[in-house]
Amino acid sequence: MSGGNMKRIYLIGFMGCGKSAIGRRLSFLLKVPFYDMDKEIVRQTGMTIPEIFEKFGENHFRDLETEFLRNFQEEYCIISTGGGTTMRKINRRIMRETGLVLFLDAPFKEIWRRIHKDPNRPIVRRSTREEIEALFKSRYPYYKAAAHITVRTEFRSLRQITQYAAFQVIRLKGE
Ligand SMILES: Nc1ncnc2c1ncn2[C@@H]1O[C@H](COP(=O)(O)OP(=O)(O)O)[C@@H](O)[C@H]1O
Ligand SMILES: O=C(O)C1=C[C@@H](OP(=O)(O)O)[C@@H](O)[C@H](O)C1
Ligand SMILES: [Mg+2]
Repeated sequence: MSGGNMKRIYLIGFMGCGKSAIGRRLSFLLKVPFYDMDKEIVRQTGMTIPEIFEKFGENHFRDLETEFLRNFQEEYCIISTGGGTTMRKINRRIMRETGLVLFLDAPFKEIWRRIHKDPNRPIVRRSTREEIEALFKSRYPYYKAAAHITVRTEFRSLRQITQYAAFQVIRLKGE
């Protein structure tokens, strides 16, 4: 496998694609520690994600994401990113240089079903379905380009996706 070292595993993709849920399960299966970037930011700031967006704005939240990636020290771990993390070039670079990047590719219809009622995602709260679909389409190429591996998740259970992701990780590390 060319480029980067393979110590960390980053899960990327749109809101609701399963990054947090798969990350936790993959961590059990591979026996490496799990970190959810959103949860780490909530813990470090003592504020919820909607509160950070309301009080300091989205740009500040983006800075906190980059700060997390720059400062995080743990070598062997699984990190679930937020849906917007992959949009910054510096974040893509850090992820690819420090680990293996897995894109969880889910269809928009399914994603919308999962996220549209969730009050903890401020971007969903303030937008229409059409706006979120446009965001999904605009972000898609960035996920594809940043990923070492794309995992198609449609019609697969969390358990099946976790097993498939683990298999791909082990295969690539062995190359
Ligand atoms: N393949 C799947 N099958 C069933 N439920 C899923 C699947 N992927 C994600 N979910 C569920 O969808 C919701 C959103 O997933 P989550 O892991 O929070 O997404 P993300 O962290 O990418 O925003 C959670 O309730 C999760 O359990
Ligand atoms: O897509 C985004 O811009 C965001 C995704 C969220 O994470 P999930 O992808 O885990 O929902 C969270 O970081 C924040 O609400 C912003
Ligand atoms: Mg998440």
